[in-house]
Amino acid sequence: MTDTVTVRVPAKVNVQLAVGGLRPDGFHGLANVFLAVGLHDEVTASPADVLRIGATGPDAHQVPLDDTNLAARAARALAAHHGLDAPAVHLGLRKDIPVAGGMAGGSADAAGALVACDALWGTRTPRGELLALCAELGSDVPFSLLGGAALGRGRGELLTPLAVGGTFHWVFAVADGGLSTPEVYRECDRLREASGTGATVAAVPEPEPSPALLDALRDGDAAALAASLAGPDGASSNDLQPAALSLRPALADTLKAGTSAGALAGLVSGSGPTCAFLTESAESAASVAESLLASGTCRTARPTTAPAPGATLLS
Ligand SMILES: C[C@](O)(CO)[C@H](O)COP(=O)(O)OP(=O)(O)OC[C@H]1O[C@@H](n2ccc(N)nc2=O)[C@H](O)[C@@H]1O
Ligand SMILES: Nc1ncnc2c1ncn2[C@@H]1O[C@H](COP(=O)(O)OP(=O)(O)OP(=O)(O)O)[C@@H](O)[C@H]1O
Repeated sequence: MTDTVTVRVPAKVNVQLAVGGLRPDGFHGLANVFLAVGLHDEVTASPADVLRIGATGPDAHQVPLDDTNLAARAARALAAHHGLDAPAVHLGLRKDIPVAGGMAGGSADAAGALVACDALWGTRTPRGELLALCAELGSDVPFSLLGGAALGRGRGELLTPLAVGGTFHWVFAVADGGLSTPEVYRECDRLREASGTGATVAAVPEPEPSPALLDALRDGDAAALAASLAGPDGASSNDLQPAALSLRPALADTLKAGTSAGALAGLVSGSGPTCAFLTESAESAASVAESLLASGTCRTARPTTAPAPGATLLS
């Protein structure tokens, strides 16, 4: 038995998010190309009398500290999986991933809590079982465990790792206030209905990954990846982008500010409202971040690199 265990878990950006029709179970089929990026949460697990959650960081006040916290749900799920009593553990969340920002912060904490509790309790859960627990906790959680880059099929939980041939330089423009993921999916359906195409599985083509985008990732080619992320007239590899823009029209100004500042391409990260900008170098990322901040169109701008490893034990 160890006394304290800390796990570091990355945020993600969806370099492609192709959204299929609304399934009868309330989810959408996806071709979801995940890329883990160098913004991290840390989850520290230590013994306690009952399950307790604490959170620190700039967005900590937005994190629920009750049973609805995804890290608490993860600890309970792992304990139940091993037939243990209710988990007696303190989970300390050091949050650096924006909350409700479309970067899978809660999912990162869930994956981190699973790995941390598994080490603390000495339960040695096989990787496949951990991934299955992740999928029960949320569609993004398996990728938070895996990291790197991966194609997510199904509702995003069925992962195939992808090769990445180099380091990509990104800037993340963090908005004031979050967006609710289910609301953004609902807005996507509403826009599809309103445009006359319909929103059901029968009406929307099966989502497929873009071969050019996968090649660009494999080759580590930032210019080619940029060409796959955004096109003329606001076209985006993220099918949720029109819905996020519809709910938060000011994001158009953020996207414009980043591309005017020299980013190769910009898109909304997942369900938003964080905007992601691909740049050609670390220097360019620093300068785009500075311009974004000066533009007043975001709360903060964070340069970083990708890919990043998945949930990693630090101690
Ligand atoms: C937008 C993304 O972050 C892109 O990676 C994910 O698709 C969202 O993943 P997540 O936050 O882990 O979402 P979940 O906790 O599994 O689901 C929350 C809600 O989002 C919607 N949802 C989620 C995933 C999916 N493939 N289709 C959906 O329609 C559903 O309304 C669902 O009830
Ligand atoms: N550990 C957690 N950290 C942050 N939010 C949490 C956590 N557990 C539960 N939540 C709840 O989940 C909501 C969504 O938070 P999260 O930061 O995961 O959003 P997100 O990054 O947009 O998710 P995704 O990109 O996976 O769709 C929050 O508003 C909060 O109420």
